[in-house]
Amino acid sequence: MIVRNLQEANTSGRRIVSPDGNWESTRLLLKDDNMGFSFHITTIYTGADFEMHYQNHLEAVHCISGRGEVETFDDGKKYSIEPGTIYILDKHDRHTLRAFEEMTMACVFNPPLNGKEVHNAEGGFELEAGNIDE
Ligand SMILES: CC(=O)NCC[C@H](N)C(=O)O
Repeated sequence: MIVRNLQEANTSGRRIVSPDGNWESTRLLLKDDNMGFSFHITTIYTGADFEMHYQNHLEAVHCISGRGEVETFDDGKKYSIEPGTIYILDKHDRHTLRAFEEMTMACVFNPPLNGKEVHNAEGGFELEAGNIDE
């Protein structure tokens, strides 16, 4: 069994701050753990409004706290996000995420992230990013 603690992970190499200023994410479970998925606690900063397109990954995102919306690019539909909402990018959906107040999200990725990923120009993650240093 593996046991980790968010506060401890926040002070190690598991906390990644996005250079675009939109989010930070603490990656509690990663590819090296051999579970077939990764699990992150992500903070989306207030006022963030940015596009993502995870061409190499599937992602599910559950809102723990805060408020915002997600808009799917192909059909322009907007979905409110509040505590308890989950959105599931089952079709590699290109989307825009907006945080009206700071949001804390639990995120699962398949395939799992290596640890150091930040978004590329399309708002996705490459598959060959580096591992964390702890
Ligand atoms: C909600 C979302 O996809 N935010 C971007 C960061 C990502 N969740 C991550 O954990 O790296």
